[in-house]
Amino acid sequence: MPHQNLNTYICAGDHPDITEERKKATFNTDNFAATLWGTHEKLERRREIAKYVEEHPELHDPYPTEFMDRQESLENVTRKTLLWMEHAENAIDISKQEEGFYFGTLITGSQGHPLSIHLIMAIPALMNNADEEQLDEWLPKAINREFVATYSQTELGHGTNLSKLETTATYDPKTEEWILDTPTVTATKWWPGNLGKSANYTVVMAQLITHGKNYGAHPFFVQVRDEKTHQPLPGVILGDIGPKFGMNANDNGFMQFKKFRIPRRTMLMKNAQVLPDGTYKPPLHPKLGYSSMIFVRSAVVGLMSLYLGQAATIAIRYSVIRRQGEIMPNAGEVKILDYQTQQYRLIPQIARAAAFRFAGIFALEMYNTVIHEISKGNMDALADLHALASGLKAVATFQTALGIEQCRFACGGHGYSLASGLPQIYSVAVGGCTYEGENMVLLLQLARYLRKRAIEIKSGGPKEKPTELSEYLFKTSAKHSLIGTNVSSTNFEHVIESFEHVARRLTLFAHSKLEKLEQSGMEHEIAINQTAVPWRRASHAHTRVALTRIFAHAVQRTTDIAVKEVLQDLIKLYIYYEVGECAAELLEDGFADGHQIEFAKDQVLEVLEKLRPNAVSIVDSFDFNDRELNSVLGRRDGNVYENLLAWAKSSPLNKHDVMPFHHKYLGKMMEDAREQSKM
Ligand SMILES: CCCCC/C=C\C/C=C\C/C=C\C/C=C\C/C=C\C=C\C(=O)SCCNC(=O)CCNC(=O)[C@H](O)C(C)(C)COP(=O)(O)OP(=O)(O)OC[C@H]1O[C@@H](n2cnc3c(N)ncnc32)[C@H](O)[C@@H]1OP(=O)(O)O
Ligand SMILES: Cc1cc2nc3c(=O)[nH]c(=O)nc-3n(C[C@H](O)[C@H](O)[C@H](O)COP(=O)(O)OP(=O)(O)OC[C@H]3O[C@@H](n4cnc5c(N)ncnc54)[C@H](O)[C@@H]3O)c2cc1C
Repeated sequence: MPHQNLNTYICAGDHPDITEERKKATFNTDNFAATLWGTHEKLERRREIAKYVEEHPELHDPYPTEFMDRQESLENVTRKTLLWMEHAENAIDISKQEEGFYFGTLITGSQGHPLSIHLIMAIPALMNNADEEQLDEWLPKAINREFVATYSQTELGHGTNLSKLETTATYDPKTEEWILDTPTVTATKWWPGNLGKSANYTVVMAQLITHGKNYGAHPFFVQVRDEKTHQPLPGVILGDIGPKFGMNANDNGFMQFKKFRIPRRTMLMKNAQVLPDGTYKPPLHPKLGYSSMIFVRSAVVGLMSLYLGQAATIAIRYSVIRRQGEIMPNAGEVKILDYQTQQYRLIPQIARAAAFRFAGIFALEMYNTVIHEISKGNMDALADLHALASGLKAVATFQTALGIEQCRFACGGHGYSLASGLPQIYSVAVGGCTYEGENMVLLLQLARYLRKRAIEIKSGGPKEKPTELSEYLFKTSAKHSLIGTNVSSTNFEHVIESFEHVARRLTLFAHSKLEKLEQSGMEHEIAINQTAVPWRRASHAHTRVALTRIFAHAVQRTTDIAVKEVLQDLIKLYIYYEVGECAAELLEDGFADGHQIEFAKDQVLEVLEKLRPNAVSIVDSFDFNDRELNSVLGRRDGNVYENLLAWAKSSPLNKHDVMPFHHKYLGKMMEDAREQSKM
């Protein structure tokens, strides 16, 4: 097997078709990349880190991971994870999270690694839930990787409904211990990343029972394997849950406790406490224990921008070297990106990736601000953060999954091959629709927030100063949408105001439906369920407003004129494409008319044509390198065909011209048939 990354097989200079595209750019790709990644310095650091990885072959895969079985994958990624940590001091500034994340991604790839949940969830969960003494004891060890931890919440029988988790932690004041127990099969912990084989410690969410009373799910920090032998401790049963749709380099696990005793102070006591005599002290806010979930939900929005941006990069680069069919008879085969349908499929994905990039930054900044306020005892903004992170996570993951599939379809047959990298990106990204709060459930959480705003609107106004992204709910709309009446290529305020109208109307509509059901005598909870679909629509509409407002602010702040122009084209595409997405909702109360929807559709086609010459340069500006993309179709140099052939030749099946079992089955079948026909 060649000791090469699959993207570096054959490099014979850039494909002329892709070079031709790059020459058409109306802006400087480095300036655009710096806008997306923060600053020129940050961009330069990315490139230095990528160069470092290229120059160290021990950080590469011995052969394409697509050809590895699961055990090989786990071993390969575990080996590389250790090297990631060893090389970190030389390659990156370890105090900068984004450098660590990028360096790790370049080395470990996208399918998970043994420290995934340790870094993403276990450390944030300790930081949000451990008291100072506990933090002093565990955090340095966690950062130093003296143990590998994970986050065990979901069970076989319950994931969403945390109140019905079945794992129990019963306090025994005589020994000052907790007794962890898995009372039923459905109480088995199921899914925690890295729990199967890699982790030896875990945060466990369990029903806290003291003096016979159940106080609900609380976090505990539990050692589950021996630190020397790595065997599961007596009283703990552990295993891997088996292959999944994606992320198969991650050992998602299962776990059962058999009356397993742990010390009182393994309960994470920053928020709630249990005293030695078993007295329970409640937290300042009942949902403080859920903050690490909000962290990941916020981070996932930015992560989706990466996945969608990568898929769009692959599909757009491929679409300018792939020639298929003619537009003008006998004028020669065209690049498939010249088809309007191909542009309509692909270029909106770039616009969405940009929107999620800015929303991801916004969500994490808001998370940090709110957590800082909480540390000072101010819980006011927790509900706003939970609502926004829930909506953004749900919409970004869903649209990313759909968008990546569009990119894959748009690559025709080659998109179906793992050599394209697209199935791998899809299988990882689509997991985001489920993990960290199933999307529909999160939209319904946002709906709870909108319901409260609806009640406030009905009773005259907000109880407290609304957030920047929810104050529109308290305003009144114009009588008719202004879409198409105030045409300016840079100001979309009138379109965003139309989205605000839709979100406000759908919120009030769901609320009035709910009220009517309740007035007819229906119980509140039943009426909530009977109005869940309208509430989901309202949540989606509210999130659309947030995404467009955040995107518009980011474009306004851009200083490079040429980059700003492209961003204005992208936001125009994003916004008018969204008009198409919510056309029914704009039309159904007569707020907009058919001409306005038609106008928006024309704007989409017009701006697609304008963006077409810049398409390759825009995806180049995402600055993904070939190692990250892991795609033969998305190679920066465009040399796709010879490398597809080289990739196929490196398949283990092609080690043999004749399969060792050939003569036992097919060979014998044909020989027998030939013999028989002679008789
Ligand atoms: C080197 C450094 C690395 C850095 C890394 C950087 C980036 C990494 C980026 C991304 C991650 C990458 C990859 C991820 C890969 C793989 C996945 C990894 C991990 C996955 C982990 C998990 O999935 S963990 C399990 C997650 N599980 C869930 O999310 C369960 C979902 N369920 C719930 O959240 C809740 O049960 C519920 C919200 C659905 C309902 O809860 P319940 O208690 O029943 O509440 P109610 O509905 O009754 O509501 C009560 C009130 O509480 C409010 N509320 C609910 N949740 C919260 C919250 N989190 N915060 C604040 N408030 C909350 C709710 O609004 C109600 O309020 P009101 O009564 O006022 O309306
Ligand atoms: C790749 C991956 C990694 C994961 N990693 C971890 C991990 O590290 N740690 C961990 O603890 N867990 C992890 N999970 C589990 C994950 O958090 C849960 O799968 C998720 O929270 C959804 O819960 P569930 O599977 O019970 O789905 P369910 O809640 O059973 O959902 C099934 C369906 O029911 C619907 N539904 C459920 N409740 C409601 C409701 N109240 N109203 C309306 N509809 C509802 C949902 O919308 C969905 O359509 C992971 C999952 C995946 C896929």
